[in-house]
Amino acid sequence: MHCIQNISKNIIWVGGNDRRLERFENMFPIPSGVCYNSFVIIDSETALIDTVDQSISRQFIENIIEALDGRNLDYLVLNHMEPDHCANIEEIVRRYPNIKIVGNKKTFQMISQFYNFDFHMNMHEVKEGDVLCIGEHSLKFFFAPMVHWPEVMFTYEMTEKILFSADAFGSFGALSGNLFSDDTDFECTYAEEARRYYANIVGKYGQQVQAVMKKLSSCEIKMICPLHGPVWRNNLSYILNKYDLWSRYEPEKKSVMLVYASMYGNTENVMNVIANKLAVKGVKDMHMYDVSKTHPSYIISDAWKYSHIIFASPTYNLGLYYGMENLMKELAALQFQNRKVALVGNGSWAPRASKVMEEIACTMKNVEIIGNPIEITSSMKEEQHKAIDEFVDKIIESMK
Ligand SMILES: Cc1cc2nc3c(=O)[nH]c(=O)nc-3n(C[C@H](O)[C@H](O)[C@H](O)COP(=O)(O)O)c2cc1C
Repeated sequence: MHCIQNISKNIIWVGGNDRRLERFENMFPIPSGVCYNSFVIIDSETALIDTVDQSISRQFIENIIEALDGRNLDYLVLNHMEPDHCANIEEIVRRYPNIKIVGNKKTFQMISQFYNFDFHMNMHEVKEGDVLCIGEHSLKFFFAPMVHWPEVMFTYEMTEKILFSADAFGSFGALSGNLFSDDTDFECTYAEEARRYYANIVGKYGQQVQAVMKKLSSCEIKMICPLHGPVWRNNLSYILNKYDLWSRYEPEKKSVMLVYASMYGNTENVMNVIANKLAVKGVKDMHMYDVSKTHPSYIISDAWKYSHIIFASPTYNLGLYYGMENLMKELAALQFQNRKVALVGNGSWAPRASKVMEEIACTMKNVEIIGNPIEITSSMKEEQHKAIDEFVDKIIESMK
């Protein structure tokens, strides 16, 4: 049975939700599910903006049929060729054989890479800034390479001033009927998941996000329709400002995130001592994570949030405990930058942890290491309180 909703008089949401999928991209846990947004525009001609994941194909096709109300489908605009948004291209072409697929050169290259059907008669290639008029609505195309794949483009509907923004401005989390962010308790329901989505999926491409935001700055935007998560029609500056901050790798919160690995609890114990001392000296709203307990995507999300991070790890086979190595290398791969970090290493016979953590941190741009690492030999000793007090003072000093 169809399940659609108008976002304006002639633009209809035809997307859907998946609450069964365990991991997005088979990597990121999504306890609140995910939604796939797609829209039909009804005008002299009709257009479908993006498709959805194969998991909800049946619902999607029923939605399109209902939204078209007997009309033919003239255009399929593909803003992003990732399979969770393109799984239905072939089915759409089979049902509407004269449809024009609107994409750029790279879009069509990706279609031929992913799929095995002949679409050449259906191609409608656009270039940066091209406008496609379908009646009262006109679609203008802005290329947004590497936000977050090379073929990505944004489609701007010029009459209603709606931006279809591909993966940008999106969030994990299924929709519970309320399509618009202002009809949800966004801060409570989606804000953390929007940052986790950004940091892990788009975070590497801050420069490219800045470039496309600059490109769009001359457009008046009344609504933003991302491919995942709620649609923005009110308080657009909230999400635009977040994207500006995140893509400049600026922290949201002046406080400390503490991240540790620990097999027998000794490194964990030192982190509790450090957090305790920081709290007594007035640092508020800290967050501590065990890398073995929490999926790295959550820690990476909070790394984007916090100004200061303390990493602590035991030595493992002359290297780092691999949960910590994985996390730090992933942060470096995501171009994580502009933070202050402090290190705690542990080892029982040939300590290497702090050295390896320092090497990885040094590959990150504009990441300052505060003071010298705290070195623990198996377990913290009473006489180390003084060194830890000094370590904590240096962190507090760096927060001023
Ligand atoms: C498999 C394994 C490999 C280890 N490799 C090293 C090592 O190469 N060098 C070292 O100094 N300690 C090594 N250790 C010891 C731990 O780093 C050390 O006991 C540490 O103090 C444990 O901290 P924790 O209590 O927080 O788990 C190893 C321990 C294990 C279990």
